[in-house]
Amino acid sequence: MKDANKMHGILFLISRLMPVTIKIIPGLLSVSLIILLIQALIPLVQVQVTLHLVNSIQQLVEGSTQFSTSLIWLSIQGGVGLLTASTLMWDQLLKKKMLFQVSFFFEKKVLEKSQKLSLIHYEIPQSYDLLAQTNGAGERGFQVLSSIGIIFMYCITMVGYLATLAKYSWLLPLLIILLIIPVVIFNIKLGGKRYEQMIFQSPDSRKATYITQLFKGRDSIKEIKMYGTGEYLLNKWSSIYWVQANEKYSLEKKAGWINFKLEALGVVSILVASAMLIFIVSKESLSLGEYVALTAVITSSYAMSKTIASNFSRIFEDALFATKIFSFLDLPEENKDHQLKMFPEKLVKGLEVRDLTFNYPGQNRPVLKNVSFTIGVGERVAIVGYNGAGKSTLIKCIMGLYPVPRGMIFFDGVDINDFDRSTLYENVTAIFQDFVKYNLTLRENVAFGNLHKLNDDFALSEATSKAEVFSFIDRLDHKYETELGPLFSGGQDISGGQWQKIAISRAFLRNSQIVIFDEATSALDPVSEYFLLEKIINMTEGKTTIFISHRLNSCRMADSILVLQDGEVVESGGHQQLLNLRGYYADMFEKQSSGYVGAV
Ligand SMILES: Nc1ncnc2c1ncn2[C@@H]1O[C@H](COP(=O)(O)OP(=O)(O)OP(=O)(O)O)[C@@H](O)[C@H]1O
Repeated sequence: MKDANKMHGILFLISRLMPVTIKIIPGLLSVSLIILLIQALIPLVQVQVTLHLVNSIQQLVEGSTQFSTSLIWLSIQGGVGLLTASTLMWDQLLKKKMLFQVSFFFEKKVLEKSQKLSLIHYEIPQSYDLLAQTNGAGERGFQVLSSIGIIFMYCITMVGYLATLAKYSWLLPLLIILLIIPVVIFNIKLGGKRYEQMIFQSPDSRKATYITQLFKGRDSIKEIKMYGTGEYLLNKWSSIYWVQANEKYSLEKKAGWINFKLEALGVVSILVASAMLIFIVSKESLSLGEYVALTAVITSSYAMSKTIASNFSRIFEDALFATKIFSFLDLPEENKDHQLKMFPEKLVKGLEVRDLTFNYPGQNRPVLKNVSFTIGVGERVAIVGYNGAGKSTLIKCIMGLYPVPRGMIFFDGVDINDFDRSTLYENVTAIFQDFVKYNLTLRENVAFGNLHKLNDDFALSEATSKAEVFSFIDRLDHKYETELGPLFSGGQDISGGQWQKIAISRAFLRNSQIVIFDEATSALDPVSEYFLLEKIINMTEGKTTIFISHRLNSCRMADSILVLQDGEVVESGGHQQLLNLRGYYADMFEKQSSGYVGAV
């Protein structure tokens, strides 16, 4: 990335970050600014106090002043020391408080934004990288402001220092300014390089984190043990780790070497400045106090210039990092750009899919090709096809989870893009094969289907009994308050089929007009699946039901069946009709039936 672009990125960040921060923490920010100002002035006061203290001691030795004068200056020095300590404490406390508030604000924004993005963003690696880069970005954003504050504070002190030195010789401040410039430039470049490295390493870092999570996950460690893939994965992780560590080390080595040269330059400059000071002392007979104070000013100026430079470096690193948060927050949201309609309270015509063609981002080959069909209100439709035929993709398009161009999906003749998403999701519900097992209470697991019913035990019982899970709940000691899953203490894990039935009860609680079961019963044994599907179909009487199942026996219950093959609808009709057709469906059905017959 060019330096000009980086600079632009930082200015962009500051222009967005500042107003937000001022809005979130106006009071804390103002108090912090006052403390910064006090902190900036304290070193200037300290210089004067040191000067007077040393002079008073010299006068005491010469017998021209009282002991009490030195004591007064000593007490003032102590007071300034206490003031320094207390401003430092308040500065740190305020920063912590501001950090919590700013981080919370941005973390929350990222989580809120994640819900507003189309699911399609989660199908592409770039989005995952961006999402990963938002981790801690709020904190980094705050660090930018904090670094600006520190630079601002030190600059005020430096101006005071340089003005003090200029009173004795203009060459002294010039020398210090000449020293600061290369240190600042170097640190800015270093910050940029560290950032570029972080972005470059981001995909592999994510992979390394993913591998470590495989070792920490219950399901994955099971397979790692069984297949003995631990060593292979460990090696993969180690190689990523060391490639990245060596890259980082190499950058730090180069930086360290340049830093060393700058340090050497700094030492020489300090020596030159001190020599100039001794020269001035010899010429203009400065007091001992002035000499001591000016020496302190020169050494502190050098230390401060390094702090200013390192904060510039941090700003570059943190700001470029924090811009990611705005890149993420600026991602386009689901249909926000036009007036949206509410989903019909009661569908009349039903669903129409017209010439639907769909590609995943970055893929040339369409996964769905000219898919067309209609589903009337109350109809039960099964979608079948081999693995990878496009069934789940079709479902996600129908649900509005993937964006589709206008003119392809309609509910009661209204384009899907014209519906307010929340009302669409309320009315078109799916239970997926990879449903979520919330490691929370059973109550929450069921009520996540419809949070308004969280405390409505009657509704929860109705939903769970429809999903045939009620009797199992009855046996649990804490009933709906039982914590499910193995992740937290006291959690009770349950079987895959029980988890699946709980997920199905969520759909019953939701009471949508269109219910979709995407292999939602696959964890059940074939008999349970058949009976549960039969029950579901009876329970969902009057509702439009779509189900995907690889067990074709279940398709007998459907009013019609759509057969998908390589993204196209190749057959449609009733069970018997398709068997008579002796095409794909009949072939799949016969292979499955012969499997069962052979097994008997
Ligand atoms: N995120 C993605 N990016 C690119 N291609 C994808 C993505 N997800 C799925 N695909 C591809 O889209 C095609 C259809 O996948 P889909 O999951 O819809 O099939 P399916 O019929 O539901 O399969 P299954 O019966 O195995 O669940 C497959 O070829 C798959 O490889």
